[in-house]
Amino acid sequence: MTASVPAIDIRGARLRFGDRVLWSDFDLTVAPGEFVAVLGPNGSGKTSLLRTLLGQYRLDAGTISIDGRNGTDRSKIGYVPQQRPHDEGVPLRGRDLVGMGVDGRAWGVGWRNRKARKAAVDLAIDQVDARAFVDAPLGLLSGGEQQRMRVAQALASDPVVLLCDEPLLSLDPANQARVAQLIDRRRRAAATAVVFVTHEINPVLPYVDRVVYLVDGRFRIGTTDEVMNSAVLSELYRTKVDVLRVRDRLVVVGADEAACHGAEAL
Ligand SMILES: Nc1ncnc2c1ncn2[C@@H]1O[C@H](COP(=O)(O)OP(=O)(O)OP(=O)(O)O)[C@@H](O)[C@H]1O
Repeated sequence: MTASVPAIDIRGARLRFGDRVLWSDFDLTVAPGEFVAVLGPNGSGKTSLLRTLLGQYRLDAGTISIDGRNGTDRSKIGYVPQQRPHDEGVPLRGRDLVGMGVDGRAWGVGWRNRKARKAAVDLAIDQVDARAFVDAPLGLLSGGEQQRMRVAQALASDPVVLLCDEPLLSLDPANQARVAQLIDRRRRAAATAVVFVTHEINPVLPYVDRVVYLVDGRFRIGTTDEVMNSAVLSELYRTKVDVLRVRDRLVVVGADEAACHGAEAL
């Protein structure tokens, strides 16, 4: 049996802005279908990691390959940005947004077959269960519905890798759960690797295979149990941190900054 080609392979990576090194000697291999959560305090470099994968930031050292090929490859990556409301005056419908995701993939080629384009749009819409509101103006949709449209847009290009930058921010718990569930369903159905930046691990806790936790240039990568424990977080934060499991949630106690990073803090 041959091992599958990694969806993402980052080796010996270093990212630096001026004198500030965000991370170095960073190795991360993400398998097809794997769900990786990226956690850490404000400014620890989570978004910069996504931007590097998107090809917007250039590594100072090391390499990245996507789907077995050297370098980043935007055509194989779907990107879900932070939730922010669409302007009510924008005359776009959800279907138009998803269509833009489909056209992005076919850039330079063009959809000769309108039927195939429509099928790709409909498939992405179905993947986020959005038929009921896909023809309404985007500005009139709820935050959760808008975010589902953004997930559909990112999935429309049938990506190998799905990068999500705090897609649950400002959604209520029910919508957080819904969006997280839809992303999980897709990665299972299509073996799409997911890299999911989040301040709050609990909504994705059932789905996370591994955690990347960044703090001030230090990082730890491993399963949730390997990373989200008192010893590891105390070492990363260089202060006493306790991680408790309360029912099916993780609660981080003792690091002031932890209030808004990996889990709820007391
Ligand atoms: N293009 C850039 N030029 C210079 N510094 C940058 C640039 N992009 C990001 N930074 C700096 O790198 C650090 C990490 O930023 P980044 O946005 O990756 O953090 P983050 O962990 O995503 O934070 P947050 O949780 O607040 O979104 C910050 O101090 C930021 O100011």
